Amino acid sequence: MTNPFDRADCDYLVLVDDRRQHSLWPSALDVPAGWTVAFGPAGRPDCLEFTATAGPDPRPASACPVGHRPARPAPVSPDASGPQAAARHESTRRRDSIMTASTSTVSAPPTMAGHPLFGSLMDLQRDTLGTYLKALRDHGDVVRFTVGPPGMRAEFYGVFSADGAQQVLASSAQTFSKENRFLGELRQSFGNGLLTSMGDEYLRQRRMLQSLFTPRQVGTYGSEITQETGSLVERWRTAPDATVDVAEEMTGHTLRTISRILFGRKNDVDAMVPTVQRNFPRINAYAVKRAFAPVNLSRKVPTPGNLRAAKAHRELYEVCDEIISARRAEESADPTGRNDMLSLLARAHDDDGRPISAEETRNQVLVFLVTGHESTATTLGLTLHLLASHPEVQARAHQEVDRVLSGREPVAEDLEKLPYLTQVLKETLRLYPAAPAQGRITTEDVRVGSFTIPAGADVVVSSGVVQRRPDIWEDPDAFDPDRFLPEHEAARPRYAWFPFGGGPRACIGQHLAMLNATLTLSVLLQNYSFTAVDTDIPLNTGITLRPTGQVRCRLTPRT
Ligand code: HEM
Repeated sequence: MTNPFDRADCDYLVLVDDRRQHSLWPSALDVPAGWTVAFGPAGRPDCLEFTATAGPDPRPASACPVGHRPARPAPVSPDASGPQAAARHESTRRRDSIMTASTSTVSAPPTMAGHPLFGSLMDLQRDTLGTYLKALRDHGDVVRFTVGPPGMRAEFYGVFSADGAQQVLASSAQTFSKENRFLGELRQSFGNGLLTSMGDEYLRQRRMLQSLFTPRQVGTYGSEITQETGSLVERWRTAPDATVDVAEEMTGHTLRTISRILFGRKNDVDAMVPTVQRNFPRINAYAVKRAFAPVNLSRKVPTPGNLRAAKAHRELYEVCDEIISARRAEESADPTGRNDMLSLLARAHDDDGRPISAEETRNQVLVFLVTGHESTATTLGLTLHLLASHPEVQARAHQEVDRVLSGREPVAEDLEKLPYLTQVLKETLRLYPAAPAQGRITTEDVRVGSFTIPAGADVVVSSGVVQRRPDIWEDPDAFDPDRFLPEHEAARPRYAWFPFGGGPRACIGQHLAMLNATLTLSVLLQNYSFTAVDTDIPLNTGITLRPTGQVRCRLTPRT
């Protein structure tokens, strides 16, 4: 059996001790006394990058738990010799090669040619990802964009190489802050939860919440997912013309699934789902509009738009707060031992032993609803569409599901026995990453490749672009799950594929997303074959990537 300290395929934590030293620890093992979690769970490379970039734990020594030396084997220091050290040195070497690239040729990045008055505004509004891909083709890895008319013109920089993405998200994460205008708007709408918090407050939250998202914890939600999918299968038996819009169906399905995982109780799920369906699209559209408007009035000014948005926020908060206060009262009177995330949050404490306040619980619940449902829905809907359009891939997926499961219900432990389904999902996430671009702001002048980006500049890194680079991906627009055979994956740069982001702010929900997607897909494939009805699927690729029209498939029940 492989030593858990050496496995590359499992998740790790970065632990910090009372001397503020960082160390790697497999997330499957209990955290030893005297150590607390500073980062993770995340892949080994991300943890190594975190240790390389975060420096010593930022908390004052007095705030660090003082304990005995670990009773278990001491966590593996990233400074130790051996594979950890080799990987870290590789990460540092790559960063150095980027940061010190050819001093003599450092220059300002080329500017994307756009409309003489409006720059790239209209192109980006029409097709964001297409405009980035054109910029890569015409100008290369780092490109300056101008947006808007003179006098109100804004600019930002696109970073489109795998090494550049690694630098922005991971190895130089401290130089690329997440604190941009869009984040500020999201914070005003959904509170200061894990998605939007910064600095020490962010680390406190991530440490407190990470245990909710370990593969082991997430695995306990398998039956919630398969039960919801079972209900969907039954409902589809009476679909008119045996045809369903898989994009719409998956949005409803993932919202119900994530709500069940969050709230546990049917009554609460039934109250929350329609409230979210009614109000989230309004709140999202409002936040996006404000984030990209040249100027904004305060949210408090009673304009019709502000009043409509305030009503949507109020409705959402009220239902959420009612559920949370009932659950907190119940858990404090007599802890139930229930496993849904809300009950776990009601019993959770931070490093200093403080319970989570009702307001913070609401913030986290809203963050998980915002981030958790639409992204997984887009991935599942487009996977079904791709399978429906590629019968030979669908046949292989059917064969795997039939062979591994022999008709029984899938469970979390089956994931590693379904490698072809994982390859199919990874290939969908390559072609259609649900969060195709991440925004950051430079905190100082910074060199990326042979270009300098000035301090205070908006920077966008895009998995949607890197994942279609022809120099990394042969025939990049073709759907081919075999690209993710292990030998092919190993030959590519680390940030050739990063649909879940990377570095210290990588997606905390990636195991949950993959579990939800794999189990849902398995049950659907056990029951149906899919044929594409709509072949041309228009996409919005602005902030999130999602279909803008119907994605219909015809269902053929499998006997
Ligand atoms: C296919 C599905 C998903 C995709 C493609 C996705 C993608 C991403 C990406 C790219 C980021 C990084 C954003 C950045 O660096 O600015 C992120 C962050 C995040 N995701 Fe996901 N996500 C998915 C599912 C989920 C789920 C199911 C949850 C939880 C229920 C979740 C919760 C979060 C949270 C809380 C963050 C912020 C993490 C932090 O800043 O520490 N995501 N996600």
